[in-house]
Amino acid sequence: MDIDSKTYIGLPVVCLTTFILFRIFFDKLSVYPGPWTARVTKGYRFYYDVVQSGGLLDELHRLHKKFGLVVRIGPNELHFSDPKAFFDIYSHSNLTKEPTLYNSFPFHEASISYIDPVDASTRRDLLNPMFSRSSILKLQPVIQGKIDKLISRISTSHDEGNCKPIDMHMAYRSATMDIITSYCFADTFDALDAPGFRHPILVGLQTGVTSSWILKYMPWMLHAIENAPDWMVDCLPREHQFFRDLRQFSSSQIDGYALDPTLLDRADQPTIFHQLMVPNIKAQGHVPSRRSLMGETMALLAAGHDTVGGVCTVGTFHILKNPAVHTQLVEELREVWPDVDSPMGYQRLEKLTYLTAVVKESLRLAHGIVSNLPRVTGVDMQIGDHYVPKNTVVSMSVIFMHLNPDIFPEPERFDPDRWLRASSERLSDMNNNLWPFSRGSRMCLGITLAWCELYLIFAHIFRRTNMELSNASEHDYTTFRDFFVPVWDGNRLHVVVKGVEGSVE
Ligand code: HEM
Repeated sequence: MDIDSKTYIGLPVVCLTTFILFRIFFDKLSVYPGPWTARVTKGYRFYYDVVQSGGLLDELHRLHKKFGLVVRIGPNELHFSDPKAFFDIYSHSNLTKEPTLYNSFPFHEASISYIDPVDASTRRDLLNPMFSRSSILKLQPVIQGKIDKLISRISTSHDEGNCKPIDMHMAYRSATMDIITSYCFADTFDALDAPGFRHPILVGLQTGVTSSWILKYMPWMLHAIENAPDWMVDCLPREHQFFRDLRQFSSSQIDGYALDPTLLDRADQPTIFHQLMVPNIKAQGHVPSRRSLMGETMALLAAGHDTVGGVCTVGTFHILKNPAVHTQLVEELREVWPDVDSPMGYQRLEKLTYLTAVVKESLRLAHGIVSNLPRVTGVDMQIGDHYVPKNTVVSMSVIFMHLNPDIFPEPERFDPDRWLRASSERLSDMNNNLWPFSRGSRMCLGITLAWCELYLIFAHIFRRTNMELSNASEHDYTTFRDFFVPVWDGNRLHVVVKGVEGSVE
């Protein structure tokens, strides 16, 4: 071998070795423990996200057990499992969203994906009035209408006498999708009318979520999917056409409003798009661009349906699995609401102590969004007990709060009573560690809508229907994979409806 070919092979090897050693021993995060592969390459995360199919959280559990409260999970990324760190990461204004994740969503120029805090707060200021308590109280008839329709659909399975198991996983998501589309446009694609609650868009969204991580690593794919010609999408199986279908529904709504702005005034109720499309003083008289309106629609529909639907699904499973919980919940509801045909609204329901404990416990075990939501430090700062340099990606999945045995003893147990029998000190500890909606300036915009939907859905379902689990196993809703939202292992929630009380339309 002559000198040139030795150099040709040797130089890259020396550079690579130096780079690896630098990353492991000398760079700004070298003091933090973690697997050496994670210190060197983002491939470590790719492996758990994509190859292990949403397996990162299991790995994080293992790492924290081995290394303690902070671990290095990427060349420039730390993950914490310390409640103090959660407050620091998600409450401080000098951390911003990490773009790689948020740019991989089809939510262009939308509330959830804005990185620049000024853009985010401008959009929030514009949307906030639609998510205030008084707006949500006015929205109740719309929410109630969709719940009535859900119960009516459920009751037909009972009337037909065949007691066919109902897929509540899809039924709840159909109701929550119809609620949020109605609030956006005063129109829906009628997910609740689909046979078996299997509207192709919803089925597609459920299937699509498990391949979504790839977009984070190959962002060009999002562009390709968004711009795929119709003839190509038409060749795909029906459930893989959902993305095009959802975009078509959204763009026809937006274009309809743009062509005929009087449509906005003709809706029976205020709509989010009325708020967005009428030049608004809060947005300095600007109307968001069409791209931004599309992005916002996709964000609101996605964020508004699967989260609430997921909490209802997980809560219903646990309630039906625990006869004592089920009985106590129904007794409380019967006591305050003896005549089931009389109206029952959010403001009365939120005062019920057992129902409140059931909703909180459902939020705790369903989590909402399980991923470690990444933020970038804008300055050198203290996170938990650790010094973290500027421009580091930091995160903490909320599951490390919700499943922390020091805060919630026997954390895997669905136990609404923990919220009722706790000492005031423990209660405030639990409340201070329940953050399904995250916190700080980027916390959930739809939190008030979500609480309202959860109270109304749980109360109406459990007061007006008598249902039992069908084909459930001990292991359902115990383990999940992380696809931003949890995708649960085991059987999906199916119920058999034994009876419906009161009149249904
Ligand atoms: C139980 C139900 C819900 C849960 C657990 C939940 C949870 C969350 C969480 C954890 C975030 C922070 C995400 C991040 O930092 O990237 C978030 C953001 C957001 N959520 Fe929700 N959410 C729920 C329901 C809703 C509903 C009904 C809407 C209404 C459309 C909604 C709209 C949003 C929006 C627009 C954001 C982005 C806020 C921002 O980045 O400034 N969510 N949600």
